[in-house]
Amino acid sequence: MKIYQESLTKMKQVVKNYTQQTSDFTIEQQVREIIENVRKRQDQALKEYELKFDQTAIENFAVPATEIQQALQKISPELRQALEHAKKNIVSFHEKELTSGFIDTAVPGIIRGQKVTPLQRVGIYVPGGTAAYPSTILMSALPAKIAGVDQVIMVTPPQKKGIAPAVLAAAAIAGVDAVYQVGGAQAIAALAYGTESIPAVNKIVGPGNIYVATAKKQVFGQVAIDMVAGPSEIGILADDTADAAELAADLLSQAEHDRRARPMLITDSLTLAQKVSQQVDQQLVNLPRRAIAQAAVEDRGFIAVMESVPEMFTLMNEVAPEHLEIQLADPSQYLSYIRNAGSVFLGRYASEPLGDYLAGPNHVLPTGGTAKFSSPLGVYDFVKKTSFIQFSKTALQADLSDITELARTEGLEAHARAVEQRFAAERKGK
Ligand SMILES: NC(=O)c1ccc[n+]([C@@H]2O[C@H](COP(=O)([O-])OP(=O)(O)OC[C@H]3O[C@@H](n4cnc5c(N)ncnc54)[C@H](O)[C@@H]3O)[C@@H](O)[C@H]2O)c1
Ligand SMILES: N[C@H](CO)Cc1c[nH]c[nH+]1
Ligand SMILES: [Zn+2]
Repeated sequence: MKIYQESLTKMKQVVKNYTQQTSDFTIEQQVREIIENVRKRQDQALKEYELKFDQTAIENFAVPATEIQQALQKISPELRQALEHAKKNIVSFHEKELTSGFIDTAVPGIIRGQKVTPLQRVGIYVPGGTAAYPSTILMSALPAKIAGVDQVIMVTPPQKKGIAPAVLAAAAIAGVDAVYQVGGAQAIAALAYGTESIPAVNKIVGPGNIYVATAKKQVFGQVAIDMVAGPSEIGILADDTADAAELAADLLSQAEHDRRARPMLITDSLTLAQKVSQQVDQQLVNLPRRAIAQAAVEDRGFIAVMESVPEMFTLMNEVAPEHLEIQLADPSQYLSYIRNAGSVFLGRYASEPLGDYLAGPNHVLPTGGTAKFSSPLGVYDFVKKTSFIQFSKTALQADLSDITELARTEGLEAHARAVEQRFAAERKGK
């Protein structure tokens, strides 16, 4: 892995360049064409793209409900147990995110409130290009179910031998209402605009590769999206007390997702940096997804050696990584130093894959620096809020002059008159 030993100012520039690599003009153009074609030619365009990108001829996009239920019988008892265990932890964590509305009656004659309503139909994207992601189905669908969404539909790339039973079983366990075999930017376009086979949704959530993440950005406005959850990232902050082999293993756990994944280590120890770099090379050798992981490590990974722990945090806050591991002595004391990260893993035993699968917090997280303004996927992504007001006549009268003053300042006479109209009878009577 490339080791930098530069000033904080120089490193901030390096990090900025890395983040800018995420947006790729050619991919943006290609995705725009795909979306436009699907919008105009619907299922026919989807079929052509599936043949081109996934080498699969699709007759029916919808997976029959019986096939989804039967998948539960096809998976091993061990996998069923692991999925149920993950579900239990995801549900118990996400139930804490439920919010209700409120009603404020503090001022006599005035009722002000906010009601929380689940979205009607959402689409979850489940990646399936280079790996199958049953865990992502649980992470995306269960919060939607907890929020009370009427219909949760799922899209995932088709597979030559059919969608894996593990994927369909996870969909059954999570209570997904319909599964469609279509992937990439074309699947996002279908969910945004609807086709003959696939209904349009109110919101699209879930992670995916650069084509999926770019498509989500482009359809935003037509539908809501959760965030930009693109190629995986791990940022580790570590000092001499950390174990180099463990750090390398954690870096590779995210590197193996995608050639565009980003493994990053920031430390104050050159010795640790060198040991981790050697460990990464050693551990790559027998990794089944070596080619992918190696490309991510070489093209997009880095180790930065900084002067001090505060400098390490300053730089990591610039990176705003999807996952942040704190492998420093007494890690929890540093929670307040973190400004930008999708999910934080404190200490030696909070290895990143624990969060991917079982701890309970969501693994659908912002990438590419977007943790500066986005949050993990949560129950709050599947609801919307509506405010309401009710005023008595006396309460409105008390506010009348301020309302009309503001309306006339804005040159909006009809606004002022609408409110004054409530007192027209009295004025006539006078
Ligand atoms: N940020 C998160 O929360 C999170 C969570 C899980 C996974 N991930 C990421 O999800 C991604 C999964 O990627 P994946 O590729 O395995 O699956 P994917 O389903 O995201 O993408 C596969 C699809 O991409 C399309 N595609 C591939 N090459 C293309 C090309 N040249 N032109 C146009 N379209 C093309 C195809 O339609 C294919 O079906 C990884 O980047 C992983 O890191 C992120
Ligand atoms: N690390 C991924 C998020 O970037 C989530 C995941 C699913 N399966 C394994 N990992
Ligand atoms: Zn992962």
